Amino acid sequence: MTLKLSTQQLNMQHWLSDSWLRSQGAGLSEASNPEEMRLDRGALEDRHFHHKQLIELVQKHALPLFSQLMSHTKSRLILSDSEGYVLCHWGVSQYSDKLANVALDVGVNWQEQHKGTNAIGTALTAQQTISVVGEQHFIKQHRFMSCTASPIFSPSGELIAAIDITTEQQKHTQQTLLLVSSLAQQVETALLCHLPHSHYRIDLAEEASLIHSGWQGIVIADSEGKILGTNSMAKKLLHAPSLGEDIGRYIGNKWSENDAISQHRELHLKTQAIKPTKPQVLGHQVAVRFKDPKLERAWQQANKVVSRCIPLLVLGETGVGKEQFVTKLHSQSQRRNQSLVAVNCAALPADLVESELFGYQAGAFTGANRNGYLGKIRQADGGFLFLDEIGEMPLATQSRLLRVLQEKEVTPVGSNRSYKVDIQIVAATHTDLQQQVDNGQFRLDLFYRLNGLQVTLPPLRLRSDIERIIHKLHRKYRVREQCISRPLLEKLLAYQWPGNLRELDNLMQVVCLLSEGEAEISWQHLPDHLQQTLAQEPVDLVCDTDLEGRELENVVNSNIIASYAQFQGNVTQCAKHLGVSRNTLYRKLKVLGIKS
Ligand SMILES: Nc1ncnc2c1ncn2[C@@H]1O[C@H](COP(=O)(O)OP(=O)(O)OP(=O)(O)O)[C@@H](O)[C@H]1O
Repeated sequence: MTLKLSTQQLNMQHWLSDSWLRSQGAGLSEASNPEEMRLDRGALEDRHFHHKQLIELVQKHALPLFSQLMSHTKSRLILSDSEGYVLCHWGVSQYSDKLANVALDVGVNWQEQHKGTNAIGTALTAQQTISVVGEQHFIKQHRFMSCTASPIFSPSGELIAAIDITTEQQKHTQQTLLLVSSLAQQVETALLCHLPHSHYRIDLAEEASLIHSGWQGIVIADSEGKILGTNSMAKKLLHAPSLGEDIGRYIGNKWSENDAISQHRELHLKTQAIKPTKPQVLGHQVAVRFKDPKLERAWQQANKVVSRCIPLLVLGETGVGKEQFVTKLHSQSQRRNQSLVAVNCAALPADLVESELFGYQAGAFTGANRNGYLGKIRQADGGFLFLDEIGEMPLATQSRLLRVLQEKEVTPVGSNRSYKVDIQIVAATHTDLQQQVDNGQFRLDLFYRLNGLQVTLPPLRLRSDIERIIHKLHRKYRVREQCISRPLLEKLLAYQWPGNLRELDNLMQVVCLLSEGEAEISWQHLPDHLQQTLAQEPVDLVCDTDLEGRELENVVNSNIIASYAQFQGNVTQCAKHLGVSRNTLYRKLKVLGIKS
């Protein structure tokens, strides 16, 4: 498709003309109000829950300044997540009604591909602070407003949100741009100060007068002075310091001595002790979140044991959502402000398992990092250690893990010192661990240690809310309003779903893409291989003793080998193509002798 540029576009700045081109490329037209992508209540609640800390920090660190400077104007402060969904807005309510007319409203998606050039969507795409004033909006109906938005990055540099000021006045000056950048910066600093284990905040600047300016460098360190995080100015001033390093290496050893401004070479420093953030204690009864009674029961029980630090074992077929279940559990637990460290026991190379888990001393072995490595268990101190695919752990490592669980301390490889740890252990597997114990592949004592409580997540085919999930995943991927034809829905409900939620998720993604622009998805939108799969009578996938079973296995194996070759050994791409998890693929490749 060739796109014609108007004279107006030719005179535009680059970022703006690029954005208009993207808007046209997405099939939008200036004259018509685009259809909106709006989250339903449940999905919006999930996003609010996920971004609870961010929303609280915006209210505490950005809203007061916005209110003070802008409360007399018709303006709104808007927070969106990294996918462009509006999470919250604050400000003059009368103006809010007007914005609601163009769907600048909570739960609506403002990414460029849905709304054309606009500050939120364009700032998220360009990853920089951007003002889109009146006529610069791609869609005509949006041109009554002027907006400035800035992206917000997490302490690890990941794009997590955008903050925006929208006004009715047709002028956004350099000051508005500075204000919004500074609001984003305040929120990023607050996120930095809330890092788990943060104990000291050290402000740095080349001029003493800049120490409190809002543009100073900031380093967050733990109680031993190890660097946990820095803002971008500190990265610049200290020439990209490494996380985990002693801060004294960069600013001398006097940094923690007093709270007056001191000096180290050209830098002025000020250290403050940060009060550790207390995890909020949740009530005993955790709100019902799952419609399926078996899943809901598993959820309620799991919540109870993790509040008491009892080990939890999560069982269930591949793709039933064990990992997501554990992530939700962590985010609702008393340990949610501390890390959730996941270890995929199936993907760890056998000879590195121990150093990955227990860490190693500096210079412990050839090829090791010269500074040593903390190891996953100590990284999880205070939080959750999630041992995924625990059934794949080598026997030798099992005995060392058992020691950690019993004594609650870790001895790094090559060291004779041990370190106390406080971790919530959650392990997951799709295998029958009891069977593995009986076969001598899994230690009985470790099984008992991990098995404080066992919960089993039901397979998709047995869930009472399967229809709701089908619609939910359809909504996740459809681009416009669209429904599922009854005959197709019947097929989806009758299918066995051996790959569970992962298989359904992949299917919906493909079908939504192939049916873009259609009001209804039906059988004909399914690619051939999916039509064949869904048309099949349910097959008993565990009948490996009879001929039919072996033939089926041979077909599956050749398919895996061919796909692995097609994706040149890229496990992630290959697993996606086959509709199985990376863990399952790793396991299969091991069995086939393709991967060690
Ligand atoms: N509650 C849910 N709603 C919708 N989709 C989900 C849900 N939970 C998981 N999924 C989808 O299923 C996929 C698999 O989820 P997850 O990795 O948690 O499963 P798993 O049981 O840990 O799988 P495996 O045992 O193969 O590692 C996810 O990538 C997601 O697309």
